[in-house]
Amino acid sequence: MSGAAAARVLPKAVTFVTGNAKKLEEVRAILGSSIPFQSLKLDLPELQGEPEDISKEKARMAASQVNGPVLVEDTCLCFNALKGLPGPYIKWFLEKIGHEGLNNLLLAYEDKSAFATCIFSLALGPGEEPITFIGKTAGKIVPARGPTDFGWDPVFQPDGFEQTYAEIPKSVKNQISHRGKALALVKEHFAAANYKVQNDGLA
Ligand SMILES: O=c1nc[nH]c2c1ncn2[C@H]1C[C@H](O)[C@@H](COP(=O)(O)OP(=O)(O)OP(=O)(O)O)O1
Ligand SMILES: [Mg+2]
Repeated sequence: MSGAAAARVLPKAVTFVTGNAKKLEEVRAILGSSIPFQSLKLDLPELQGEPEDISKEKARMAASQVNGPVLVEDTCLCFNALKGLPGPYIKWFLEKIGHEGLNNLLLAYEDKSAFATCIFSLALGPGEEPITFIGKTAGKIVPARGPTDFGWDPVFQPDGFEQTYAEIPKSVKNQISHRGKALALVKEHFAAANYKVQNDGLA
């Protein structure tokens, strides 16, 4: 044997599993054709725990359902004044109390700073230990401004911007966002790992 390790052969292209169409839209825009992937709309359980563990467990469940390589992500919105809450529970907070409620949570505090994290997990197959990729963007919570078609975008204003995520052009959000940063690491990993897909992924 000599030279670089042989590329790992995957039985099919990686499946990005999410129940969220807006996430998928961003992932498509950011990855372009850099990584061959397909997508599957599945509502995976909303787990509890530490964000990285949640993402990894999501990948394990997705890999066993898909029976192949999967990519999933879990997104958190963390308020510094609340020691990182709502964090992974932002989905329920948003659903129950909305943009105004999220602002009201911080009324008692001067510190409106927050950060968004996106933790991607790649599981190459069922029973395989997932690899994680974390992207983080700091900002602050503000009264809602801009289009309301994606989650908490209208109330998150990233540092260095006068606009909320919702007001910033998509292409710019994708360059500076929690998701964009995490996917840059995913891309690096794929470039280095040089996975090969059996039968061009048509299996
Ligand atoms: O860039 C974003 N800008 C604004 N809102 C966002 C963003 N990214 C996720 N979100 C929302 C969706 C959900 O309310 C919560 C994360 O929960 P999370 O479990 O990761 O997402 P989900 O359940 O909608 O989709 P999935 O099937 O991939 O789990 O934050
Ligand atoms: Mg979810």
